[in-house]
Amino acid sequence: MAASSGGKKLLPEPSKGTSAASAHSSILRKSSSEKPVTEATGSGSKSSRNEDLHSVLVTSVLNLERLDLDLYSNEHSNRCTFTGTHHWVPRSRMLFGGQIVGQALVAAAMSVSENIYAHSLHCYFVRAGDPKVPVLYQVDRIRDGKSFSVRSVKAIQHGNPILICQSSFQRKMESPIHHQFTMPVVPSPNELLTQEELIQKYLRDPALTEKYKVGLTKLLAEEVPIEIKPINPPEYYRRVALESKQHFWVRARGYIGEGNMKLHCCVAAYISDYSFLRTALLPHFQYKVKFMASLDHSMWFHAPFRSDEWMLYECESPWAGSCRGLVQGRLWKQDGVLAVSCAQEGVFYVKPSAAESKL
Ligand SMILES: CC(=O)SCCNC(=O)CCNC(=O)[C@H](O)C(C)(C)COP(=O)(O)OP(=O)(O)OC[C@H]1O[C@@H](n2cnc3c(N)ncnc32)[C@H](O)[C@@H]1OP(=O)(O)O
Repeated sequence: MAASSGGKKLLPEPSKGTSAASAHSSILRKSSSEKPVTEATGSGSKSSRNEDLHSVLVTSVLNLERLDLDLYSNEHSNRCTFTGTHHWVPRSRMLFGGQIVGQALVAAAMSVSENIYAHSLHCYFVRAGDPKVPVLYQVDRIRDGKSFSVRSVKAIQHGNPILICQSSFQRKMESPIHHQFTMPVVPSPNELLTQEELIQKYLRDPALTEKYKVGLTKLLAEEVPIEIKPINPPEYYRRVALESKQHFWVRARGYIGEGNMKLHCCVAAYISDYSFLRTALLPHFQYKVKFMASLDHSMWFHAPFRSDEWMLYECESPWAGSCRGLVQGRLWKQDGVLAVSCAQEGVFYVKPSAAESKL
């Protein structure tokens, strides 16, 4: 039975000895009676955003079904009413890595007490996810210490792991030792177009070739549950080497509300893998990618944030080689607080460039 939509906070699992109830657990916004604020900042001014539309990331994609103690499935929760399959699957036809990481963190978070919070996770994507079948999440309670708890989660399909994810949770602790980098200076979200608005603009260009028109129209039709506002987006047809850096504003599509930090960390895990790895390809426009996939994904959660509010995603790739590329990212809150750091390595197989194939 899919998770109900009755609003409940992320529910800690009963202690190990308790018999596993067949009831499902779910990670939802704090309370269904919670009225959406009119604007992310709570300023009271009615935003253009449809605040009454609760984020599908919370009501569906990350709303796992509990099968047994420490065993979850996304079978019913991940159904997209339009296609009856996983909510959104990239054109690679492999399950989106951010979905598997976000769901694995949900499963781990279900097994820890309410008063400790995710501070880091490290994953390996060991097999491509099959978009035609659900995913099982098996949680192993590695250790519960006084201040930290560690969990290991296996995401399983066809009896084999597709992802292994270690995550660590810490109870709130204060310290006089604190510093952070300074947030980059970029245009604010209000000054920028969304990815959809940019594509609409390109599609109105009479010089647009049919090839680009088809590609951009397909991109526009995708049900990605994330809103993006690129900063200095390269013109779609510009085939020049770019620096291996990109910045964009990003947030979950729809309303989530205060909720609890575990929920926002799970949504951020989903968001953090979108358009991340491509940072490493920006200088290498002359190569056609035959195959690319994330090999691993790590995150560090530094400060409270709202994943349904605009955050600046600062992405850079310091290195690529041996068919691999490393990308690093920082998610900044609009007030300049560094909320999350991310890192990922990916594998790329590319066709030789025209010049090379003539050699
Ligand atoms: C951005 C994202 O969200 S991606 C989604 C998240 N990430 C993932 O799903 C990756 C999951 N992990 C995996 O799929 C595997 O661990 C891999 C592919 C990374 C490595 O596994 P390996 O068995 O070593 O793969 P291997 O490199 O041999 O080949 C994998 C595929 O890459 C392609 N490939 C391999 N070598 C080459 C090459 N030199 N040139 C072109 N394509 C190649 C082939 O399609 C091959 O598949 P096939 O053997 O079935 O034809």
